[in-house]
Amino acid sequence: MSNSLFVKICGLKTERDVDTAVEAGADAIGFVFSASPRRIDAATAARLARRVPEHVLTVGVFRAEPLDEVRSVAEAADIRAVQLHGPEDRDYYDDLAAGGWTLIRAAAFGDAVPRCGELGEDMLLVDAPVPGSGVAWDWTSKPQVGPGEKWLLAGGLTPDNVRDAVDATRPWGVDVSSGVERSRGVKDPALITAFVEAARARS
Ligand SMILES: O=C(O)c1ccccc1NCC(=O)[C@H](O)[C@H](O)COP(=O)(O)O
Repeated sequence: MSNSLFVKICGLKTERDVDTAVEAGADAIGFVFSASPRRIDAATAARLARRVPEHVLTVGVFRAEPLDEVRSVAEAADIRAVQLHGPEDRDYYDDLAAGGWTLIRAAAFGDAVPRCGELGEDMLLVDAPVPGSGVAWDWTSKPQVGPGEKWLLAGGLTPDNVRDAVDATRPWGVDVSSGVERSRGVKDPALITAFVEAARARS
């Protein structure tokens, strides 16, 4: 991982898009295993993950799946991190932490954004209410995330708005899916590259 802003590109489904994200300098890539136009199966993710160098984090994205299912998909896909969008509790997080996965907790922006680490998570993703929708929340209202916390800004980011969003909120990292797609579920390599560059551009 680089020392600059952490950048995660989510919802990758093809070798071309994985290679593009890695070459562009992404720190993490996400594979979606829940209902979504971006959903892939564990075998496909395992094949894609084999292309990813050690310094890039492979993340499995889940929404309110049973713990056994998450564990077995994450093992089969050979991914290193798990991102959770459901109402999972501390025991659920503890179980996955014991399995060695890096944990990303997703929370919708709102009045009660949790503190990073409350459930043992390594990173907090502050997202729009509907994940993967491409809809932005009001970044100018700044979420109540403590300084120095490992939190990722997500929700409606694009190559055109990511720099302003970072300047407004000063997150530890950013995450994008819809904003690097040419149509829903279909990534655009040029947008992936443009997003990583824009996210890290000096303001
Ligand atoms: O991407 C999805 O379809 C999805 C489905 C179910 C749970 C999570 C999902 N995505 C999670 C992500 O990490 C997205 O990158 C994040 O929500 C930002 O999405 P977008 O607003 O489209 O950039």
